[in-house]
Parts: sequence; structure tokens; C-alpha cells
Amino acid sequence: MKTDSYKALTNYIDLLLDAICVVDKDGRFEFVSASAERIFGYTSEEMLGRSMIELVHPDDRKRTLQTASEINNGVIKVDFENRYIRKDGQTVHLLWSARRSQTDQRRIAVARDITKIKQTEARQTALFAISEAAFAAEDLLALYRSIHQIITCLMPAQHFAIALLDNEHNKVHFPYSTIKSSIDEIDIAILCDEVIRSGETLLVIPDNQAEQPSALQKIVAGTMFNWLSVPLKSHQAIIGTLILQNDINKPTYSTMEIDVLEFVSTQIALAIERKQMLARLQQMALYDRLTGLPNRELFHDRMQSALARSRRDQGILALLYLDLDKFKQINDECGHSEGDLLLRQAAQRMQTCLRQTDTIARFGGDEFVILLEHIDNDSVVSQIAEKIRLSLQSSFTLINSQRQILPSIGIALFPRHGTDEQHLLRQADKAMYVVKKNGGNAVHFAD
Ligand SMILES: Nc1nc2c(ncn2[C@@H]2O[C@H](COP(=O)(O)OP(=O)(O)OP(=O)(O)O)[C@@H](O)[C@H]2O)c(=O)[nH]1
Repeated sequence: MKTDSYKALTNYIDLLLDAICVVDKDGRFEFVSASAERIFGYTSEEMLGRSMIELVHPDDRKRTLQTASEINNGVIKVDFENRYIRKDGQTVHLLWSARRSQTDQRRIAVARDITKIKQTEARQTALFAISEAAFAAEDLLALYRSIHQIITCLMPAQHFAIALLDNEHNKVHFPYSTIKSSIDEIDIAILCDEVIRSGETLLVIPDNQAEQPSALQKIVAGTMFNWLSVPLKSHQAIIGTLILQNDINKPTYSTMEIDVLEFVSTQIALAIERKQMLARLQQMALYDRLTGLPNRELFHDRMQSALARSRRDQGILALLYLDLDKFKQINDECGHSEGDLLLRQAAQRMQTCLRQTDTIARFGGDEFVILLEHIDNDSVVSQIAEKIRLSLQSSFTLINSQRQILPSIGIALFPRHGTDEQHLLRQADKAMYVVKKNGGNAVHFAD
């Protein structure tokens, strides 16, 4: 095919929305139709003679060369997709139909710009994945991990973080972050503050560093990364930001990528809010608000599992029923808030006497129940109970006073004193009353 022979055709093919490209045996553009300028952003003069592969997105080059080689070997491709980097730096998604011209040793290909279709697909896929993740994730951390995965499928994000606004302390925190950079967390927080305050997406690349507000310029000066931060807008407010970080040698974030991220960020914000609400409800349903200890419901759950394990392993477990002595006096003499503080501090002290696998629950007022598993013998239980009793001996520093509190502790063992929860609780409670009757501040085993 002679270059002149294209001329007669161009009157017609320039009308096409798709671009026709011909590359020579070395992979250099030999002919491009008028649409190529719209798709690639380069004039045909700028493209002719240039190596095709140079314009291909770096991550798609290997695949593209493989396909080119298949076409050179006679395969006709009608469904090859790859990405090119336009002259303005934006990424364009293309669908190619290509074949070899046997006589001329050239590849003739028709490129269709499918960026918009890809954008719609990406939005829909991401929305579906986010709603699935919001439903399936067991907790907030699992949700954050899923969000990271979903975003990595949408666009390059070597590093990723979720920053959330802590309204109580009016500052951002990072419940999820893989960002490792010379910029420390405080500085990233300034970037996030800017995004939350303005409600606008922030893209920092080497070309626009100088256009950033001066506070940000100082932070990002000399950074080796492109930064993209998108506000997380729920229906109510901006709850935080998503932060993506990519090496500056990689292509910058495209308008399409930013648009998709902005679109899905609302769904992400809503999913996070819903999960936070669920976590709060779970916390309220299972934990005591004052001390943060498990409540009766959670204790019941743990007790059932522990009993099942002990029955299976023929193990011993111990139940300690603990009531503080003369706690009412503290409330009466120092006030309810001092009483609250003492309950919180006493709970902390008792917790430090236990192993991670043990459970201490607040049953209400000044009553606590402790579950100890894998007990070898009575004396181990006595030792732990004594340790708890002694931990409360030294006085508590409250806001306006120093007070001491002593406990009465009753103990029941599985299977010796009972084989179900109710029975064991009753036996431990009775043992605790024996201590109370005898003046308190002691430990007693059920009979
Ligand atoms: N500060 C505070 N007090 C509470 C809370 N819940 C219950 N109380 C009070 O705790 C006290 C518990 O009562 P008791 O156990 O009968 O009083 P006590 O003085 O410890 O009596 P003995 O156990 O017989 O030594 C009551 O005065 C309750 O009002 C709470 O959340 N905070």
C-alpha cells in the first residue's frame, strides 16, 4: 500500500467516529484518520512516524505487544481492549479491531473510544461491590479492607487510606491506612482537613504543586507521589476523605477515574456510616456503658460457649460473683459521679488481674461476675480471687476525694457446684452473701 493511496480514502474515512490506524512492521504509525486526533489528542502529523507502543498505557504495553505479534502472525482480532495515554495525560480506553495486511507487512486497525462505557461499567461494578461489602463485612475494619480492594480494581492506588473526622475532638484519624511516605500523619491530616473543609477533590501532581494553597505546597513539596483525596460525603455531612497515593512516574489520575471515585465515595460514606451505627448498637447491646465491660447478654453468650467447651474437654471453670462493700456510702458521701468514677477504675483494676481469655462482666450497680476457664484446681481460683480482692485495697483517686472500696467474692465451680449457668450463678451469689454476712472483704467457695 502506498501512502498516496490513503489520500483517496480519507475523504470518506475521516467521517468515521472510530479512528483508523495503520502501523508499519516496526510498529510506527504510518496513517491515522482524522478521528485519531479526537481520541489520542495528537494531530496526525504528531502521530505519524511515532512508535505506537510509546502511547500505550505502561500497564498495558506487554499485553499489547503480545497481541500485535499474534496479529502479525495472521490472527484477526476484533475485541482487543487496552488503554492509551492522550497528549493531555488522560487515559483513554480503546476497543480495537485489527488485522495484518499480508502484502504490505502492516497492521491495519480500527480504534473505538469506549472510555464512557468503561466509566459506566466501573461505576456500576463498584456500587454493587460496595453494597455487597457493606452487607458482608463483619466489622468496620473488614469494610475498610473491602473498600480498598474495590478501589484498587477501579484505579491504581499503590497506597490507600481512609481518614475520618472525629467530631468530638474535631480532628481526622486514620482507621485504615497503607500509606508509607516521607510525609507524616500530621501532614496528611492537613491535606485531609483541606478536603473536608472545602468539600472538593484534591489532586496533587508535580505539574500543579505550585497552584496549591501555600499550606499544602509546603507539605507536598518534593513528594515522590501523586496524591488524590476525595471527600466522603454522606447525606448529612462530610465524614472524612479517601486518600490514594501513586508513584509520580506512573500516569496521573484521569478525569474519568476521579469522576468514578467521586461517584462511589457517597456510597462508601453511607456504607461506613451504616456500619458505624451498627457497631455502636452492638456495643450498646453487649457492653456496659459506664465501664465498657461485657454486660449480662454478652456474659450469657460467653458462658454458654465456655460451658460447652468444659463439658467437651471435661474441664473445670469458675464463676466469681463480686459485690463491692458499702458502695452506697460513696454515692451518698461523695456524689454519684464520684461513684461512677470509682466503678470505672475498679473495673480496670480487676481486668488487669485476668487473662485475655477470661471474662469480667458488670451485672449492674456494684455487682460484677467473672468467668475463668481452663482451671486446674481450687487453689488457682483462690489465688485469682485474692489477687482481685487485693487489687481493690489501695485507695482510688477520685475527682474530689480518695476512697477505698472492698469486695465480697463468692465462687462456684463447674461441675462441682452446678452444671448450668443459672445454677452456678445462684451458688456463687449465695457464697458471696455468706461473705457479706460475715463482714465482707473476703472470698468464699460455694458449699
Ligand atoms: N454511682 C453509681 N451508683 C450506682 C450505679 N448503679 C447502681 N448504683 C448504686 O449502687 C448502690 C448499690 O447498692 P448496694 O449494693 O445495696 O449497696 P452497698 O452499700 O454496696 O451495700 P452492701 O453491698 O450490702 O455492702 C446503690 O446505691 C445504687 O444506687 C451506677 O451506675 N453508678
